[in-house]
Amino acid sequence: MALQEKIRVVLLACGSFNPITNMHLRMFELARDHLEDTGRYRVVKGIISPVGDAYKKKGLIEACHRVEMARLATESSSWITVDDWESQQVDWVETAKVIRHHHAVSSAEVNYDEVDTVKFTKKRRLEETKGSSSDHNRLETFQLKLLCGADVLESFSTPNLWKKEDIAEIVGRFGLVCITRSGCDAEKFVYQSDVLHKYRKNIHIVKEWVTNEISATHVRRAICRGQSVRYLLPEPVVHYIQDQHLYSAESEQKNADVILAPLQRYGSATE
Ligand SMILES: Nc1ncnc2c1ncn2[C@@H]1O[C@H](COP(=O)(O)OP(=O)(O)OP(=O)(O)O)[C@@H](O)[C@H]1O
Ligand SMILES: NC(=O)c1ccc[n+]([C@@H]2O[C@H](COP(=O)(O)O)[C@@H](O)[C@H]2O)c1
Ligand SMILES: [Zn+2]
Repeated sequence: MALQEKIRVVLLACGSFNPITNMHLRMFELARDHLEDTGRYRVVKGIISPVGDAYKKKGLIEACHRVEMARLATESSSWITVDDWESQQVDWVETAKVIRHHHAVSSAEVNYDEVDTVKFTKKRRLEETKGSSSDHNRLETFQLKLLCGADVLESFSTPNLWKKEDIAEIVGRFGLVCITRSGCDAEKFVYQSDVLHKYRKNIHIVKEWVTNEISATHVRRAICRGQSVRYLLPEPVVHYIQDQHLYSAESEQKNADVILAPLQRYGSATE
């Protein structure tokens, strides 16, 4: 008989968060509902990891501000957190490496902090000794999954942006939760990719029925034009942007003549 205990899941979202929007926070809520609805998972934590300045995306303001805005945005959440490890690295860090880092940190937390996990681990050992479990997945106590929008999934096919082995590791070893975004057909994209199709059981596509077009690009544009962004962003983030005078025509020109870090790294490699 298979064990019935749920798999604990930590969701990790990597991105610019320039600035964090209500939609970024909604992604976590949508993903948690979807995973928990399956009856197989319990989502215990969400982590927002703003990318470092070395990513060199056009218009990317300093990580200290993006991290602070994410902190303000998540103050009201009991389970979504912000982690600045990635943003503090001098060089841009591949997402697979960021996932490995958080997998190591979170598995230590989940395994040592929670009493019922200890009980479960003991029970699992007992079941294993008895040789009674046939369902391999049910033996996992903890998983860390990458949470992203469908545009990031579709960016997997952009030349020189992602290493093939990183994609295979992300979907094969960890797993992906992908929120649909208008203009993207995530299901079709998975179907058309051999590696994604191979690991399709590790890819959860979450349909957002209340379609929401909020994007950080739209928010920055509105701010630059002096328009209101209230109710698109958490209120403390709106105030922080006003107080710190963030986002202007000038900041939008940051990195305008620089190549995005992954394109620089993989594009220059001779294969
Ligand atoms: N409206 C949305 N629907 C689904 N996913 C979203 C949405 N907005 C952002 N995301 C996801 O949030 C993560 C972080 O994205 P990012 O920081 O690039 O935000 P963004 O709004 O897409 O910003 P930008 O416009 O600067 O690209 C990515 O995985 C992205 O796909
Ligand atoms: N090869 C890679 O690991 C790779 C390539 C492109 C983007 N990314 C990540 O995806 C996220 C994309 O963010 P944006 O959608 O804001 O560009 C960032 O966290 C970035 O570091 C990773
Ligand atoms: Zn984006």
